[in-house]
Amino acid sequence: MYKKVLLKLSGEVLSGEGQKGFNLDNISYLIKELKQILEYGTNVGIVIGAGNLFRGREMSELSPTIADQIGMLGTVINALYLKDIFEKNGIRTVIVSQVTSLPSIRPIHYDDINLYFDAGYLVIFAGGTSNPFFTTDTAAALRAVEMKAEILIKGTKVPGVFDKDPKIYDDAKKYEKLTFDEAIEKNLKIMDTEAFSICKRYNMHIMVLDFFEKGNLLKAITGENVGTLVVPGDSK
Ligand SMILES: Nc1ncnc2c1ncn2[C@@H]1O[C@H](COP(=O)(O)OP(=O)(O)O)[C@@H](O)[C@H]1O
Ligand SMILES: O=c1ccn([C@@H]2O[C@H](COP(=O)(O)OP(=O)(O)O)[C@@H](O)[C@H]2O)c(=O)[nH]1
Repeated sequence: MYKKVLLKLSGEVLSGEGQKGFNLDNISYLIKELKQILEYGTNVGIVIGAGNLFRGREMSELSPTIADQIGMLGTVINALYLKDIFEKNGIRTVIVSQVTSLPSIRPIHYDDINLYFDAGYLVIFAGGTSNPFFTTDTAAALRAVEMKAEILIKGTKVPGVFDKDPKIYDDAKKYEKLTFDEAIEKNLKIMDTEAFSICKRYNMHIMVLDFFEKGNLLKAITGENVGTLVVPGDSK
């Protein structure tokens, strides 16, 4: 049973696959899945993406640095949206970020993160890494290490890590387990190399799972490998 986890959610978890904006059915599904693990007393940090609003790489008319800043602000919008909806559903939530000083957002202070968890809050880390040229996967790796999570869970729209993109190749094969070195060497694009190497350096295990499969999150928290585990050393 994991007691402290960092959950990385793609922005599309809020909109539905391939959609933009916010879909209330998706959000109420997210709340139900989250409540199941919060009931166990698990401390949850969330890094939210912004694929439902803006992805830097999709705005090719803009300079990458500007497009990425817009993308990072998208994660702040998602965090504010989630905080309010979570609280209306009884989930006490704090947003921390280094990229804005809005009234509902607190700066990241390491000393405070555990205080929030001890007081029963869910913590949303908004604003990515606060640097252009990165993604929220890399932010998730950093925040997982910073909050001393036991595992980084990446909730996405495919059921794990495959030998090639399963959305493109029908014959893609899923890994039950693989090492960070294998993921980096094989250039498996489910997460950035930067995210894998941070996790490798700090021994932060990753579980990649299909967030749209009901009950997966709870099973993951109880230690069941419902997707793919990415770990250091020998994957056998
Ligand atoms: N080797 C791979 N294994 C699994 N998924 C992969 C792989 N390579 C690319 N992908 C793609 O990565 C996507 C998951 O990444 P995610 O960060 O959740 O979404 P996005 O980057 O589209 O916002 C999946 O939709 C899948 O199509
Ligand atoms: O540290 C970061 C994190 C995110 N982004 C920008 O924010 C966008 C949204 O993040 P991401 O693509 O990771 O969202 P997801 O695909 O997970 O929804 C990215 O495309 C980047 O443009 C960035 O510049 N630096």
